[in-house]
Amino acid sequence: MISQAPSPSGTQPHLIPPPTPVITASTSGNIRHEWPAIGLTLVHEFISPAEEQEMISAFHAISPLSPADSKRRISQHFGHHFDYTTFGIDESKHSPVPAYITNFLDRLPVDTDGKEAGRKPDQFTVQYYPPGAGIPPHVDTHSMFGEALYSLSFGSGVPMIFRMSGENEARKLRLPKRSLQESSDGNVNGKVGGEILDKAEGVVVHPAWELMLPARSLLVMRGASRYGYTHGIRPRKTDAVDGITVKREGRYSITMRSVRRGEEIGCDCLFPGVCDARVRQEQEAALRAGGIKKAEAQ
Ligand SMILES: O=C(O)CCC(=O)C(=O)O
Ligand SMILES: [Fe+2]
Repeated sequence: MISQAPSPSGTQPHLIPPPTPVITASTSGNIRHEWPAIGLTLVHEFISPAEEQEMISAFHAISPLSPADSKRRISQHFGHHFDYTTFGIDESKHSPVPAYITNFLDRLPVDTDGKEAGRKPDQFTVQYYPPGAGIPPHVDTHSMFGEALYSLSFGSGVPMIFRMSGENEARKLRLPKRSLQESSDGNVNGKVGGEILDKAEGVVVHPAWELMLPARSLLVMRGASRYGYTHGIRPRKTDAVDGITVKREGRYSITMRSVRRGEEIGCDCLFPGVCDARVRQEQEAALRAGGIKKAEAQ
């Protein structure tokens, strides 16, 4: 079943609503909202309320909440750990993936064709956001992870802001150290930029908008939404949902990525401005050009 629906709500006055999604209902009853032009999918009720409760209990069995944690985002890492100094997987650092994650892996929508067909995530970051906490706008590293990025929300929902990256993000990525030293959770941090300078040909650009991620929903980012847009969550205590101010509750998410190995590492996306693989090529070319100039001067 395919139909066009009015834009989902949850908008802030300064942001435009998300573009209209294509809505499909799977046989298992999951409603899917899809934005094919930018490679974004939101699957509703991906997990059951019982699974949700199990995940919350399992998270706090490892990280009990203390009053000191009331403002801080807390992260737990499972699966392969990425080593940003060697740009490879540190095989000695692998944390067993809990059953509450492996139980739903077979239900994840994966590519059915192309070079990443059948590819499943093997790196998992479970995070708790206390009310008021957010995550700065960023583009997840391009070259090190497979194209599909997954984010499962539970505990409560939150609006995620998407913004076409521009000159600010491109500049940040080229600052010394930034290009090689991403944050420990695999992200390149960037400030929200206003300009839309990396408009790749043939890509539909929706400058800045936010999408409500309800509890138990699964977000899948591919294509432009993965490579060209920043995503982030505002640090705020309330959100406007359907024009009503709603208090934020604690939210949990599982970010899922697949780690690229050896020859797979790299990226040929349409967004070179915010592509770490392109930045490395630029730096290597600059080093080579510097070496040639030096040799010529001798
Ligand atoms: O909490 C989320 O849904 C997103 C987290 C995220 O963007 C990340 O870990 O890279
Ligand atoms: Fe991210």
